[in-house]
Amino acid sequence: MADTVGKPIECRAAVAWEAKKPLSLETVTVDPPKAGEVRLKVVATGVCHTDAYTLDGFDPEGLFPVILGHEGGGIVESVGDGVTSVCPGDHVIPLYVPQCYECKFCKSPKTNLCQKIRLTQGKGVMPDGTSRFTCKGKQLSHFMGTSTFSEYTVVAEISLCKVAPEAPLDKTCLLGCGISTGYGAALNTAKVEPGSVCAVWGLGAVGLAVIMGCKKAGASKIIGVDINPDKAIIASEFGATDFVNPKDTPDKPIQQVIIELTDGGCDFTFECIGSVATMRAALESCHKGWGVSTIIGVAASGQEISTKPFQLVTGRVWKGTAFGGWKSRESVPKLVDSYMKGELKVNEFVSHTLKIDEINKAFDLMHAGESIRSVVNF
Ligand SMILES: NC(=O)C1=CN([C@@H]2O[C@H](COP(=O)(O)OP(=O)(O)OC[C@H]3O[C@@H](n4cnc5c(N)ncnc54)[C@H](OP(=O)(O)O)[C@@H]3O)[C@@H](O)[C@H]2O)C=CC1
Ligand SMILES: N[C@@H](CCC(=O)N[C@@H](CSC=O)C(=O)NCC(=O)O)C(=O)O
Ligand SMILES: [Zn+2]
Ligand SMILES: [Zn+2]
Repeated sequence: MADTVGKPIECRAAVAWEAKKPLSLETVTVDPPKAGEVRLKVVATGVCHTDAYTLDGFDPEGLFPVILGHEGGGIVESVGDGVTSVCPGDHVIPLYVPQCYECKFCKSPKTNLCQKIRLTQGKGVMPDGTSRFTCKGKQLSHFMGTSTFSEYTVVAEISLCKVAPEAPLDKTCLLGCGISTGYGAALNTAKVEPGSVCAVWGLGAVGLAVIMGCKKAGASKIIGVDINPDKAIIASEFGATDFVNPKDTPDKPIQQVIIELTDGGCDFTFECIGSVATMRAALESCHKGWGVSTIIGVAASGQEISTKPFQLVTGRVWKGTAFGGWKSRESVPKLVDSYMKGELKVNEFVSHTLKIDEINKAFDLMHAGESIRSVVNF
């Protein structure tokens, strides 16, 4: 048993003291897990656009000071009373969409959105209403129930899954959000069909994972859409058959470009940016009668989507997805196994590997369009 069990741990964490300011590397105190909770040592964490969106103050639920991060991989250090599904030493991935197996949502095959702890998660606290983090005498908020930008974090047992110990956590951490989300959006939410024509807006980790899912489903044409011309090559490596840069046709709406390229529009489109303008473009690029557009990008607080209702009257369908529709605890271990068998790309998403004291560089690279995913190691 580790000599830290039952005691507070002092460790390094990247703290967001306020919106729009770089993260600050601090020594924080992480209290022991209470009943139904698990404390883990975070080995590595990806940096997702949602972390940047929240740091920039765009999340209506955003709280400061906070420890961000939701794409982590770690090893269980200790468990609270009543925890049965993991034990110290287990390799685990934190899950911002939990799975309690008991709530109405978990019992329904129609959704993955377990609501057991959603209210407290949105308020930046553990299910008992308190935080496990303090720094300089101040309480810090948790983020998405995971807070992986800390060397140690505490999560609810239902927000954690055990994964194969031989899988490298500095890669499989990305299955905690971006890759699983995009891949599942194509396979679970849109249910892309063999031979279909697809278009994907925004070729970061999420968009590339959508392309990977469309390819897996047997799509015949997969159009990557991005304003960054550097994304064309990498998109083709993930399975895109075409690349369109809206900046190349400034006088033509992108929906018109896509409709002309596809004999009337796409069977499936995906928005992986978080812009309401591209959400509209993706919907309006769908084929009349049956095209399905799936929103994955998270738009800033106060933004609203719009289109002419006739777009829907004439058969286009607007959908959305969180965590790619995966029921998290049962699915993520299987995704890790698929990766280990070579059936799912993961390493290919890691464009940069950084140390924790370089974490702000991960945000800079993302904003400059230079990274796919930065993985930060502790
Ligand atoms: N629903 C869910 O469960 C989840 C949602 N998300 C959300 O998905 C979105 C994508 O996340 P992530 O892949 O990490 O983000 P990235 O920033 O890595 O990728 C976004 C991509 O979109 C490109 N882009 C920006 N504006 C446009 C535009 N107008 N037209 C075409 N391309 C554009 C960017 O180009 P450039 O390279 O030039 O910046 C970049 O390549 C975010 O909104 C994120 O919050 C993420 C995970 C889960
Ligand atoms: N807090 C925001 C919601 C942000 C959001 O949409 N989060 C996504 C995951 S984005 C991951 O990178 C999500 O799954 N949401 C499900 C949920 O229950 O929040 C807000 O207040 O709108
Ligand atoms: Zn994410
Ligand atoms: Zn549940």
